Amino acid sequence: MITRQTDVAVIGTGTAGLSAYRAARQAGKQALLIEDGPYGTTCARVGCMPSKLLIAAAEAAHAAQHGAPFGVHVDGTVRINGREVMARVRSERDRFVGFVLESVEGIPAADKLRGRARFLSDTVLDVDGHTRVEARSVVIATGSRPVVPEAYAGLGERLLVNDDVFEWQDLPRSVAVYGPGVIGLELGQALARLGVTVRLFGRSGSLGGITDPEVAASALAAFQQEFYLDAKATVHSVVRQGDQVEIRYVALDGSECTERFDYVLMATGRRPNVDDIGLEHTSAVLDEHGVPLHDKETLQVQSTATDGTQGLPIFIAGDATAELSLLHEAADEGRIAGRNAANWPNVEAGQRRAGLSIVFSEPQIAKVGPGYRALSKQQDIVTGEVDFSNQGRSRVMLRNKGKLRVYAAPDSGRFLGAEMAGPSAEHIGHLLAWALQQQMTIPQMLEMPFYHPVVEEGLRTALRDVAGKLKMA
Ligand SMILES: Cc1cc2nc3c(=O)[nH]c(=O)nc-3n(C[C@H](O)[C@H](O)[C@H](O)COP(=O)(O)OP(=O)(O)OC[C@H]3O[C@@H](n4cnc5c(N)ncnc54)[C@H](O)[C@@H]3O)c2cc1C
Ligand SMILES: NC(=O)c1ccc[n+]([C@@H]2O[C@H](COP(=O)([O-])OP(=O)(O)OC[C@H]3O[C@@H](n4cnc5c(N)ncnc54)[C@H](O)[C@@H]3O)[C@@H](O)[C@H]2O)c1
Repeated sequence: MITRQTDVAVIGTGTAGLSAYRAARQAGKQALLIEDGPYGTTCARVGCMPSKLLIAAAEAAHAAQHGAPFGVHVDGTVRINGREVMARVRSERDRFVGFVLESVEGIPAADKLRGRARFLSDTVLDVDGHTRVEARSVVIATGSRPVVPEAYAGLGERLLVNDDVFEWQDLPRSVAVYGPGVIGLELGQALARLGVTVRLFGRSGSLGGITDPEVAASALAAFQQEFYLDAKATVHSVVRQGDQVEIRYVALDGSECTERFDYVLMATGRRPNVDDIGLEHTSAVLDEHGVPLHDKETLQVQSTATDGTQGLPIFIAGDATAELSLLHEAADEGRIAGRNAANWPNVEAGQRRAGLSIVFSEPQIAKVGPGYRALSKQQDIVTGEVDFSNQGRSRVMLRNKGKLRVYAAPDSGRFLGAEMAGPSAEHIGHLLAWALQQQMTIPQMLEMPFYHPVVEEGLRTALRDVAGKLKMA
């Protein structure tokens, strides 16, 4: 067993870990990156990038098949070559991963250690029994993994998670997707558009992280026009039958159905990788899911010690926090955690941005701020809305589906957030997140320019709606 000393030990070389490492080095400290899996990050290898590549192919297929209402006809069939689709997904994915690998290669060998890290105490780690790492502080940046309910274990290799999809050589004929959350919607709709028979089954009725019931209802209606989606499905049985999976379920029309699928894709949520890292040997306080309690602004883990004058030299960042599983949040949190770990015991609150999340389905989904459910629990809110069915530019493009709802404070007129399912949600979401971070009021937002004819005119309709209600309030 070798013993190594460092100022900051970072567990995990994903987006959060790399960002923490750089911040610690910039603060003038030694740092050691510990990784037991492949380098390349979840985002580039099996997350953001390959999923968007699959969606891009699906959009091309969809556009080729849906020109008729514009008078644009494809004579003959649109042929989707699954091998070519997957070859592009993999090769472009590899290109993105290649950039990450280059940056990891640029890190001095002495700052990298391979193996699985587990805490022996607050600042001592065991790495696969070959190295003992003694650090002044530690950053947990271990990411998350898909949750696979035990009940489905019998499906063997017919049971997939997102990682497996991006290794496919060809598209399968049929897939049952479990979980209409972000991953299930993005991948399920993309596969359906690429000609795969898809059934998307939910359990609780939730959809793509939307918490506003009106936005959720409009999104559900739009998705159901295009592919099979039951957000609150009754599934009687799921059994392996040879090379397929047989599912007995109650269809949306109430009939009993038995259908066979090539695969079941599990997209029922992700769990932070904090359950097997020896946290029981530290003085961290854990919540009921085993995640260390931590300060959201400093990312410092809370201690059980009662004297607690200096706070614990443990920090946490990225998906491991079990909060916002988003790339830009992982990068920000890594930076804050890395800097604070380097400067411990002097820790400072880092700058957090306005909340923004986007689902790259069609219609796209965007949430700005804490969302309707959380806001309406905290305070009185005034809402304004636009339905995109008759919004000018959206109708021109035949993308006139969905709804946007904006929320404001009745006393100050301050913009508090929004939820949307509709066209250009990725862009409107950004405008709204910037307005939120700038603490703008609804009247100030209406003073901004709106071009014609653009989807953003729909946003203006919603803002005018809420402005009128604010005046009455
Ligand atoms: C299919 C999919 C699509 C996504 N799309 C988007 C998107 O479009 N936009 C967006 O913002 N976000 C998206 N996300 C989320 C985003 O990918 C994650 O939030 C982000 O990658 C998290 O980064 P991280 O550094 O926390 O974790 P990771 O990148 O997973 O890094 C964690 C690292 O820690 C290592 N590790 C774990 N335990 C140990 C240990 N004990 N010892 C040593 N090493 C360890 C792991 O091997 C891993 O390399 C998507 C996720 C998925 C799955
Ligand atoms: N575009 C993006 O930014 C993007 C894309 C993909 C993933 N992500 C991140 O990854 C995280 C994880 O994504 P996810 O989709 O796995 O989780 P999720 O929490 O978004 O969705 C899980 C869904 O599965 C449902 N569910 C749970 N158990 C079920 C069961 N037994 N049967 C059927 N349905 C069940 C839940 O009700 C929920 O709708 C997201 O929260 C997001 O932060 C982001």
